[in-house]
Amino acid sequence: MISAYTGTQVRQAEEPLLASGLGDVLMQRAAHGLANAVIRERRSRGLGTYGASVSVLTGKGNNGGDGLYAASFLAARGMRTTAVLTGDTAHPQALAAFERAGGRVHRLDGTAPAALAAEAARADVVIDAVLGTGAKGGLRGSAAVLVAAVAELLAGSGGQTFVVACDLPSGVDADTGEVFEPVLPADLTVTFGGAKNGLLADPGADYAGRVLVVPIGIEEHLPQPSVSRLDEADLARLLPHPARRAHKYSRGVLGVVAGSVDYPGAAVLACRGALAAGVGMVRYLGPPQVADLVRQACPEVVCSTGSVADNRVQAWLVGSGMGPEHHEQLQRARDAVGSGLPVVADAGALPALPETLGPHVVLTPHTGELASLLQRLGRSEDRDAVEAGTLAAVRRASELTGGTVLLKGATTLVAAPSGDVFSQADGTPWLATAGSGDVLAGVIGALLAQAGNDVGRFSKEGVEPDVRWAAIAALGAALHGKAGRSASDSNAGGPVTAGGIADSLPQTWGKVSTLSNSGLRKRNSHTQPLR
Ligand SMILES: NC(=O)C1=CN([C@@H]2O[C@H](COP(=O)(O)OP(=O)(O)OC[C@H]3O[C@@H](n4cnc5c(N)ncnc54)[C@H](OP(=O)(O)O)[C@@H]3O)[C@@H](O)[C@H]2O)[C@@H](O)CC1
Ligand SMILES: [K+]
Repeated sequence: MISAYTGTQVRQAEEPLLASGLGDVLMQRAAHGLANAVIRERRSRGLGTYGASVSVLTGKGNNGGDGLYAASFLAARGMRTTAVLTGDTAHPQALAAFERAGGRVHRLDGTAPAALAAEAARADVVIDAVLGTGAKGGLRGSAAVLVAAVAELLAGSGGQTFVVACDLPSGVDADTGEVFEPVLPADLTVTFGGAKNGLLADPGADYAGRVLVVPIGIEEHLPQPSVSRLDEADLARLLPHPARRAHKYSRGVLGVVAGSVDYPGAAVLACRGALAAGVGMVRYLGPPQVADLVRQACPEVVCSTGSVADNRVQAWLVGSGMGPEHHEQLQRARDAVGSGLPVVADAGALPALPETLGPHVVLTPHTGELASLLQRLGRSEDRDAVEAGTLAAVRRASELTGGTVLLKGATTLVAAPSGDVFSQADGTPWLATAGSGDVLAGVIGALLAQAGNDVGRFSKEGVEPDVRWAAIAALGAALHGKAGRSASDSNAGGPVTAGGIADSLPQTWGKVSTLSNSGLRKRNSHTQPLR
């Protein structure tokens, strides 16, 4: 699990060590981590350090200090280092170390930013160390002009310069992921002690590149993370596996209320997603014409035109491919939510739900649908506001509805009403294709049916019972994203269709659950001595 924190949480964790006079030690550890990341990156591209150039855009606080120390370490490896000081002062010890190591210093004060930007953009490596967790708002004045100019030059340069953000890209809010332009997009962010929330939420994540967390010794003082990301090891532990004597009912039955005469394909894709995500059985409820299509595409699905109350299931999927005019389907969606069973509610069901929900109801809006949901709840956020602050918006929607809210996007965020958030970025932009969301709803529905009651599986991983619904949704998003990536990989990195995502789910599941499978094999191997 990758854990992320607010800037305040990280600063509080640093306090006991700062009080013991270890501030400089922490900074040197951070700087070592940054310098090593640069060296490793160059090595991985077959490039050395000797004679290569580094330019450090340096702020007046400790973030600038990290950058200057890192550049001193790189100078000791033979790199030609230049610092552009953007403030009237700079961290004194780090600046002294930098100058001792032979670094050249330019001061932005009094020099035309354009000339300094041109020099920085010619460097092999640019380190963005202007603002870190102590930032208030975005870059201002000549620092903003400098960074905008470097960003523009690099955008047109064909990507020869490697940009590393020190702790976080300057101008990205550490707590929320909001972006205050200009921001220099990084290829890599080396972040210290723990990831910052803003690196795992859009739009901040757009600027962070890859994120590397460097431990600096404050970790034991960090609180519970406010944002978490499931990694492959978590997936391996959390994905359910059928018991030896499982039958289709014990493995979980998902009821699907999706599709309409206008959008019948959504029902098919939701069912295909669910079937490919390990559920024991799918029951489909909907108009006869749609049920016929579902039967043809997925003969495994049991179709009926009956009511929610007539169907015994462990979880419901409602809403994909439904609109406000599909009254019978919407009534089924409301009945499903009224049943008290876990529900994934997508698309057309979102406007039809009661205002107050429980965390076992997982809503899956995209940004436009989330803005509409918030507006129905009396908030003023429009789509642009949601996109500018995805973390705050998804948390607010969860808090106001009491449901678990999954916001689909390049970074998918899932908020539990407790405020806990999961952030997954496993996919590829090719996943933005019609029907992809229907497959995702199917996957999440399948996982709710299989694992919704398995409180122990999640509490073993430190997930509170009411937060497990968000963890299940995050698991679904991760699986869906990886399946989409794998489908694209098998098309040599080309496009994928929603059906292609569903087709690649079983193999993706198999691959990511290898760890827990090998655990099972080990347990079964007790039988071997009997042979
Ligand atoms: N604590 C530690 O020992 C460790 C900390 N670490 C590192 O320290 C970083 C946090 O350092 P920090 O707290 O010094 O703040 P930082 O982000 O450098 O910038 C704030 C400075 O800039 C100024 N400023 C603020 N906003 C501004 C703006 N919009 N535009 C322009 N200027 C602005 C503000 O000055 P002010 O305006 O308040 O006078 C202040 O001086 C953290 O991200 C990590 O990299 C690691 O080394 C581990 C050990
Ligand atoms: K920075």
